[in-house]
Amino acid sequence: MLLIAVVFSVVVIILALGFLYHRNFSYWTRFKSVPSGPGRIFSGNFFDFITFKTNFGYHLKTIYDDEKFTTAPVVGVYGLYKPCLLIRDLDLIKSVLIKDFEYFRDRFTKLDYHHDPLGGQMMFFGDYPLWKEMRTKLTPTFTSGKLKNMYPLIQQVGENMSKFLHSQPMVFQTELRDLCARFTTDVIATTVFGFKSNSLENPSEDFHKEVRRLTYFTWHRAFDFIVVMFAPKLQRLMGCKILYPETEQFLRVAITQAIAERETANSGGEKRNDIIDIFVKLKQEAAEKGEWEIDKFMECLMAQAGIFMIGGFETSSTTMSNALLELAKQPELQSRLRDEIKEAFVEGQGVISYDAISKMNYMDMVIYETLRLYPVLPSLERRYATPPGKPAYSLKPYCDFTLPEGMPIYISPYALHYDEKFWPNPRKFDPERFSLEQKANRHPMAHLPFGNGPHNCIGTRLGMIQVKAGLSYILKDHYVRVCNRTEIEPKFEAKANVLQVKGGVFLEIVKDEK
Ligand code: HEM
Repeated sequence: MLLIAVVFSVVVIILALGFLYHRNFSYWTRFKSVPSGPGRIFSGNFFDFITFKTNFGYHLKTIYDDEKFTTAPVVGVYGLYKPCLLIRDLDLIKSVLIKDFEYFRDRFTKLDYHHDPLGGQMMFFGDYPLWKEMRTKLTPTFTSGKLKNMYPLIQQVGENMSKFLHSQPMVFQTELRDLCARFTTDVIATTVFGFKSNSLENPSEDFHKEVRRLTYFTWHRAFDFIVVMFAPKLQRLMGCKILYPETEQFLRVAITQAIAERETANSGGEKRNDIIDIFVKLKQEAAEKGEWEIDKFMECLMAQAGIFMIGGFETSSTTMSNALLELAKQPELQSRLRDEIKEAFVEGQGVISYDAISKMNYMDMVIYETLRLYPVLPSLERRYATPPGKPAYSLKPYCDFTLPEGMPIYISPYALHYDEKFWPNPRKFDPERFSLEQKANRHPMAHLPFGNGPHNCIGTRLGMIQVKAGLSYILKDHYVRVCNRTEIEPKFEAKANVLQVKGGVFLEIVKDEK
């Protein structure tokens, strides 16, 4: 009798799982106007990603590039178990990111505030209305005027870079991703955390170690990322966190101390013009208005410092080293850029001013083209939600489909940046694509290295300035060339969250005696 009951139960469970599997993975076949591929149990369309054969961005690109979908405005995909939508059409992308933002206000990736208080409040992961409040309070931090005031701090790190390179042999081989990461670490330390670090001279400094920790791969962390990306509701149950406990502790101590010290210094009229000064002002305003409990507000500021640390260091250093790789491969482009740099230094009598750096046209073209070929954040995502009192969002005239509540929406800058329709000969590094004429003839959504719309990268200007300053100080008296360790056609790291050249960028740095 017991045996029959066990067999019966097993059969019922198998049938129920089979039914759920069939119902879930036949979702898109019910909507004939949305093309899709079959999903696989447990991984949906992302088997290679969750088994670390490819990174998520690359995987999304292969779906975008699939010849079955070349004329499709949208493609139905399955993220692990959940139906999601990949948007291919540029006008529809514009609607999602900008025009109809009220329907796509949050990212799908989410961190639970109660379980992960710092991660959950970071602007990147926080939901409306917390996101809106933080975004509004912190947007003025990154205006051109504020960055101009902050620029001397970046210049100082540039001078350290120059000194460091001059202390090296006339010709030396090095891994550029690491060198550039040491530069951006020091920029973030001085602009966001309010203290000077010199990781160029001393790579074992505590701040550098803390920042590098964010890039370590561990299976535990990789698993956590998969949960928060695809099944955020399970985060609490699974105990997933985005920050290492050491990083969280570091942020709590560093920001509390920096604000306390600055409050004392500011009372004597001293200003440093960095983000800590802005945090001090925001804290004062919060206390005056009484809208926040101060301890809670402080925690929220720590969270924003954390996302500035994550967002500000690796994105920019990777972009710098990728630009140097492409410039080493095409010395004539490097010469043109170096002429522009040298002219700016001559104009500034040995220093490069904020105004001069802002005006460097060819530098802009080189960086935009680098970010086209190497979009550090290769995918963008949003979650659909119908605003109160509004009808559900129909994708007509693109296709006959109305978005269901909570559907994840993906956009693939990586795929768009390599689409021949917008970029002839897409694998070629050609900064001319960003000349005024060529830019004017292109759809703005074809190039999305900083995302777009109200959720775009808040640090775009700071990112651009630090990349420009870094390249200027490296190429001022030196040039780079390929060497026997250079990977000319690099592959991307499968395990990294950002798009990163596998194995690093090895180049030869040569002192220019001309
Ligand atoms: C080359 C440098 C950088 C690149 C390529 C980059 C790229 C991006 C991208 C693609 C997004 C997502 C945008 C979207 O979903 O539409 C983003 C968001 C963000 N980035 Fe950056 N970033 C860079 C530098 C920085 C810097 C320097 C900071 C701060 C110090 C920063 C802070 C942030 C934050 C806080 C967000 C979330 C914004 C929001 O959701 O409102 N980023 N970044």
